[in-house]
Amino acid sequence: MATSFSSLPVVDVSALKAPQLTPEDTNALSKQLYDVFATTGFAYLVNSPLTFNHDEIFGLAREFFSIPLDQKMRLAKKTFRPGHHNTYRGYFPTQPHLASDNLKEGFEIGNPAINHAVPPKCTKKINLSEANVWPESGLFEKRERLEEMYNELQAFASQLLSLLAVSLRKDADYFSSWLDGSLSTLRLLHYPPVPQVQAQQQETGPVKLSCTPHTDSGIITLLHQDSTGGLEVLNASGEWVPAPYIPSSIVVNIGDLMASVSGGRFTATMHRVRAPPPTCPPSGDSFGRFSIPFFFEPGEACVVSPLNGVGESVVYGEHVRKKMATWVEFQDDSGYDTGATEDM
Ligand SMILES: O=C(O)CCC(=O)C(=O)O
Ligand SMILES: [Fe+2]
Repeated sequence: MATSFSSLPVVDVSALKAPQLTPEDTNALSKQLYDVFATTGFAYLVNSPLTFNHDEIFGLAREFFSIPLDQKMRLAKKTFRPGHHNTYRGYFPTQPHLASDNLKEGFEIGNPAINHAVPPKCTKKINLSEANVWPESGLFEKRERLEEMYNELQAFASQLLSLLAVSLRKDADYFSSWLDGSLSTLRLLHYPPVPQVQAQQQETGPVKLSCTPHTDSGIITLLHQDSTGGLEVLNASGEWVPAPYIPSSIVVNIGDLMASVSGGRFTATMHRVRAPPPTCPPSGDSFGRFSIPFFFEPGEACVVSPLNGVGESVVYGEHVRKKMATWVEFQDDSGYDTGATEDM
């Protein structure tokens, strides 16, 4: 159960840099993770084993979003460019008409090892296992590095998943089979600054948001956020608790799936993002805010069952399609709520 926390805990994961975790470190870290995920559902991780730092990953995001819009739109998902083949991976533009409180553009990649020239037949409107799409050469030089970051985040999240298994009194590899055909997503997000007029309304009117309140769907999310601020997490008293920038940290939170598998011992906590002001402190940057969530997810066909045997098993692909029907990026295109199918 989430508690009435007033700030997010910090967990030092430097032990994960060692080639092999000692039994003492395994016990200490799994206990710490259990405690934070059972109370806040959110924490900052520091001293991670990742080889890249904030400057590198945000520099990469800035480079991507600086590509001219017409070129980014060449990577747009089918929802936004009906002639395109990519339905799940690729670019989505801001949609001010559909969702003024969800103002963000994004670029998403899945497992870089999926590399089929011709996509396998998929009878759903959204093909969760399709290959990534990339900008033309010369526009973005960081493809390889972004793929490496994906692989590192997947490996880091897998280490955390083993610790969660231990914390739930299972073997370290208890959840390993979930990761066959893992659908994890690395998402670059850019929240443009909110125009002056709307920012002024923020002083008096309702809070102006760039990302509406939600929980994440998967196992865990690893989030890199820049120094703009704006992320807020809902505590058990219904208060929005700020999750400000901490240098070199990664925010981690539990997704719906893991909360349900744990039989409610872990909590998938609601969160939202305030719209960035016209000029973002402290750098005075007028580009807005960047954040880079990594959604750590099982394979599409993975059958996930609650550990305590209470509650229903779910096939992950169905779970995620159901959730997708609530996302503004996909509107009714998940092929779930309408039951619609389409050859691709
Ligand atoms: O941008 C952020 O800080 C959070 C983004 C988020 O919660 C999400 O994409 O699920
Ligand atoms: Fe989220």
